[in-house]
Amino acid sequence: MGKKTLEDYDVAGKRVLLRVDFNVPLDKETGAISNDERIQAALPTIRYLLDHEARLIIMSHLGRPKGQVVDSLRLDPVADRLSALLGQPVAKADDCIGELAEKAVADLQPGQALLLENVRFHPEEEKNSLEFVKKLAALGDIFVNDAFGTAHRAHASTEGVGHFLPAVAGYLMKKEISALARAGKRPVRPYVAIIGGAKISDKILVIEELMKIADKVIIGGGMANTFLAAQGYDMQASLVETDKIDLAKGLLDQQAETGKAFLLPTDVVVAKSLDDAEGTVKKVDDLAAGDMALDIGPATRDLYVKALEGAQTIFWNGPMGVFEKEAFAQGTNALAQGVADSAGYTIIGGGDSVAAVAQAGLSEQIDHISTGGGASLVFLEGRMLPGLAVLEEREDEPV
Ligand SMILES: Nc1ncnc2c1ncn2[C@@H]1O[C@H](COP(=O)(O)OP(=O)(O)O)[C@@H](O)[C@H]1O
Ligand SMILES: O=C(OP(=O)(O)O)[C@H](O)COP(=O)(O)O
Repeated sequence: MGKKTLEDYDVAGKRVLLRVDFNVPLDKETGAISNDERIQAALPTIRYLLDHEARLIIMSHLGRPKGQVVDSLRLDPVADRLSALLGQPVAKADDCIGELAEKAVADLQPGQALLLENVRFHPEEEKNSLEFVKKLAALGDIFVNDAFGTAHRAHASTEGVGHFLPAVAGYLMKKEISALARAGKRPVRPYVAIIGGAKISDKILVIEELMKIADKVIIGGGMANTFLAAQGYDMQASLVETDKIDLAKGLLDQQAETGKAFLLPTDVVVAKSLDDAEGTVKKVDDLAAGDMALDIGPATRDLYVKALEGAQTIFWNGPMGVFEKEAFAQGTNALAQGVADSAGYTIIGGGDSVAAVAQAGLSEQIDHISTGGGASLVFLEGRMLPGLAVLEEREDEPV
């Protein structure tokens, strides 16, 4: 007998606890949702559950509030956007556990949806602590996990609750896994991986694995700054994770031994402030006090786009610069165009990366737009995703 799917459950009238990844990019100035693709991606599962008369309780995180209530990271705007997309009201509870959540759940009728408050307002979420898991699980009768983008986190709402309720994958989770499996164990070669963005400590370890799997690794964005610092360049005021410099040095040594193509910027676009209307192009050995490297430079752009030629598989996570600002978006846009033009199988993953490609108007030309950056990296390495592993265990059990 195969794994169970959503259709194997009778959800009518049941409290379905659905974990999604509504960690959408927010406009740095206004705080408004700047890209809602992560919400749209979860709609098939949400619509299915509502059409089948579930009492739908939705959980998500937004940003990294570090276990505290942060008003700018409340989920009210997300509930409004979901409501507009669904064409029906979506209730919002101001907490994800306790009286506020319980009352909102009790008021929920079949076919209605409720969004709980940001689960990361409680430090217990990321600790996956048992008491918190039990409180979340007590709100539902069935757990559905559609949060592919957060499946690499063993948190209470992504993994913990799966041990206490019948648990099954949603449609987005299934779709992501089957699309990514194509680039997984046996990618068609040459395979080029592009890594950028700002989540350096999260993703730098993954690069070691990528250096084994991919034929070429291209590094940009904030990630590149740490490697450039490891090469001895003074990156001045740029985003650099100093405690990861040694690790970066180790990776560069490894790369020197293997000779694997590993591309770092030779020039960057710098500015003293994010609000500078335009940046200045500098060689990486030429940064002055106060300079922040906020994009790859034109020579690097050309080098990177050329490096994509002939690729049969391309995976990209993490923008090449602060693409949210026009002055620092050219590197990301050029790479987006290069990936879009490729005849190979192309995957772009991550909340901001997906937003960047949408901003460049190129989403249609990408084979798979993944809602997960870190999650797809972990998956492509062949490592276990905790949010998926718990489902696989439970999907073998009788309904
Ligand atoms: N050179 C840089 N300096 C500072 N921030 C950067 C730089 N390059 C990219 N970023 C930022 O990285 C963020 C996205 O990183 P990340 O979350 O890792 O990507 P994703 O969401 O696609 O996984 C963006 O907000 C972007 O502004
Ligand atoms: O945005 C996310 O990851 P991504 O930036 O790697 O795509 C997910 O929502 C996970 O968020 P986290 O990296 O704060 O755990």
